[in-house]
Amino acid sequence: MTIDLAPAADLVDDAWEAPTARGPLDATVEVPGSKSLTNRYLVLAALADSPGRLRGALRSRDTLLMAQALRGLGVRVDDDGQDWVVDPARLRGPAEIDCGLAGTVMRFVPPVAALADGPVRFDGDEGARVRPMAPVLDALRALGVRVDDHATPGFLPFTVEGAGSVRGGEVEVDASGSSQFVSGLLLAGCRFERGLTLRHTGPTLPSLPHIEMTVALLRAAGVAVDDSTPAVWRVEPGAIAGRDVRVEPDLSNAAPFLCAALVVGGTVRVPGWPASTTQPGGLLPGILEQMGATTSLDGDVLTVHGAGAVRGVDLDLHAAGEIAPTIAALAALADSPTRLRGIAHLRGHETDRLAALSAEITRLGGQAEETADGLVITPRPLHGGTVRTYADHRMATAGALLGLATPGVRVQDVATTAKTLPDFVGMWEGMLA
Ligand SMILES: O=C(O)C1=C[C@@H](OP(=O)(O)O)[C@@H](O)[C@H](O)C1
Ligand SMILES: C=C(OP(=O)(O)O)C(=O)O
Repeated sequence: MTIDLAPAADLVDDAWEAPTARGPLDATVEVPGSKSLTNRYLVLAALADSPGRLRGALRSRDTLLMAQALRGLGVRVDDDGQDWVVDPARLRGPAEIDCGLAGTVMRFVPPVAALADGPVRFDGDEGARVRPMAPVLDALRALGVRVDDHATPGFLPFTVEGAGSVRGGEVEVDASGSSQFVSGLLLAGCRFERGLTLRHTGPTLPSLPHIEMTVALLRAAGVAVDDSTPAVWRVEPGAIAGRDVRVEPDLSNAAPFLCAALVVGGTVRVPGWPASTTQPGGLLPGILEQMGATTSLDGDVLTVHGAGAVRGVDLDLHAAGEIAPTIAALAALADSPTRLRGIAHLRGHETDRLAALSAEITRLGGQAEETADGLVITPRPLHGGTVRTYADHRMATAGALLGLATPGVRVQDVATTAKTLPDFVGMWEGMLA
């Protein structure tokens, strides 16, 4: 399959008709590799002291943009075969990096670019130019890197003036807007002369599992990381080992399929479910049980069974904001209200997700109000209509879920799912077949 690396389109006319379910589900859904793991493994492989291999890497817009970004810096990334092979090299500039709308590319690659021996210019989609970048750029400056963002301070586009090495040391970062500010700096930190000591200063810290994922992958590659003090991470200077790794399935991308079992009733199975994981999607079985599902893990197959009824919940999703759009759509189909808390930072995701979810649930006749840090969703009978997706893959999958139980729902620009799940439509229709 060819994946369009261009920005998502804004077409309402050729919207996809989201299928309604005809009867209880009985489906097994193979979910491709995790975006978050694939893009971390790629960065670590690019910074390693020997070649690396990724098995089960995700092939999607975000991961292809990451591969292309690293190639731009001189690294060989061969994604032709089943396995992706990465050959690290001396990082070079000048280079131009297209971040698309990928948070992982715009936050993980600048600290890598700082190690290159020339200027590296970053830009991305229109929607990427409003995603917060200042904490990363300010941290790089504090660590001795020159960054030019004078035209749009704190946002894309900007240039990292790579000087071949980074002094490193201690830095304070307010990561209340995104955990990716921390992850990006930690991933490259061991390649800084003094390593990195990063202290988070903000009032909240979203997506802690994603930071734990970063720490776990660094340690697995032989890097010494001390995370024994809450909100402080110390990465010792040293080498990263080139490794042969297998990427877990993307558990957040499994979410809409698993939720479908609750909405329609019946059973959805996802094979390859890890026994333990740092992916925030690992919280899904517990959340879905609260919302009325029964779940079981038999070997590596997660089974979710629903009776066609959904219970509303009061949930703090700050650890797993990524799955909030899916849970919000599920909540709009519940039999009682839901409150989602701890997700103010979703306003800086692919789009302002709190505004987008509120607007699109309301468009279909539902009720969803923004709060300071989340949403209150009061189920109402829904009707058909065209769900806007705002270039956001998870708005598209949320629209599909709403459409399962609501005839006449169309999803505008469903191709935006290519960001992390290019075959979403085929998989969704396959689940219903
Ligand atoms: O590090 C990562 O791979 C991610 C961290 C999270 O970002 P935020 O902390 O900005 O929510 C998550 O939402 C995103 O989809 C992926
Ligand atoms: C927030 C997300 O993506 P990104 O990595 O672009 O931040 C997401 O996939 O839900």
